[in-house]
Amino acid sequence: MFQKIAFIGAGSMAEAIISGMIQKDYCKPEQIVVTNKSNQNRLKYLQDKYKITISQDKEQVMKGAEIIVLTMKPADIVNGINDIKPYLKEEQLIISVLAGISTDFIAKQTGKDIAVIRAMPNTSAMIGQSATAITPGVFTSKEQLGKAKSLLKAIGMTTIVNEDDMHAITALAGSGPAFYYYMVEAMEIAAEEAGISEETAKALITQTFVGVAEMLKVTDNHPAELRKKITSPGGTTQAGLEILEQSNFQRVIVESIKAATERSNQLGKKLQEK
Ligand SMILES: NC(=O)C1=CN([C@@H]2O[C@H](COP(=O)(O)OP(=O)(O)OC[C@H]3O[C@@H](n4cnc5c(N)ncnc54)[C@H](OP(=O)(O)O)[C@@H]3O)[C@@H](O)[C@H]2O)C=CC1
Ligand SMILES: O=C(O)[C@@H]1CCC=N1
Repeated sequence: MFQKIAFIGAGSMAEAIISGMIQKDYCKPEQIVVTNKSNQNRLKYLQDKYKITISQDKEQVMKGAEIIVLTMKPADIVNGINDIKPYLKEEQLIISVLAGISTDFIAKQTGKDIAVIRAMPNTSAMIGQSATAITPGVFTSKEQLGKAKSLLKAIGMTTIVNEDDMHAITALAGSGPAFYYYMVEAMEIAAEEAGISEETAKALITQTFVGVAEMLKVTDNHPAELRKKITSPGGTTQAGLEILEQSNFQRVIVESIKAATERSNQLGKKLQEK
């Protein structure tokens, strides 16, 4: 465990992780300190909602924190690290959730032989349901990796991966929820066009989604098998699937994952070229 954890960045991802940690009782709110660039109202909101400590004084934020979680946008990483660099100590552990940014790049920016762990959670961390991939940097010990893993377990399932796979994983699991939400939005539009009340549609669409997720989790069947069990010849499902096939739905999804993977790649490269 740790006495103090510091979040550098106070946006959606920081809140999702903090909310998950507090809900799971992983640590006490007073062990968490959050800072950001300038948005005081946002810090105040987090303090009121989660009873955590907030501060714009980077020295205070960093002092005594065993774990530093980087939760700013990739484009803000250089400034973000420069701001905390004077107070950073080699025994501190950095966990970065930044898309596209390598553990090497972060360690170099700090100018220290410091342990960096790259993690890719998603916003379902908010309710303890993240799917988080983790990869250790060169200066990371097994013990530090274990520490990060147990922390990130408080916000959902974790898996350790090779850093080379992180771009594709960022697309699948980091951005992934947005792609599923987009599908749900389409279902809601269809329900509205069919004249179904919003309340009824939400209840049915959500439970259908939860049921699908649970089936995928508990059965060994391939999704194609599960799909075939629903598709009666000449039935309703077949009629719907034909439209999806005609519009090359699966290929569109594959291409969107590839585009997100490529963007993750570019985010890292852009900074390295500077
Ligand atoms: N959102 C998501 O679903 C996921 C996001 N990520 C990654 O998480 C990171 C954060 O994303 P998200 O939470 O959506 O972003 P937000 O824009 O919501 O939050 C970014 C935060 O960073 C702060 N910040 C900017 N510059 C600095 C600085 N120099 N020092 C300290 N704080 C700074 C901002 O402060 P201020 O408001 O004051 O400018 C803001 O609080 C990204 O790198 C993203 O790749 C990873 C997985 C999923
Ligand atoms: O869109 C983004 O860049 C971030 C990274 C993964 C999810 N959201």
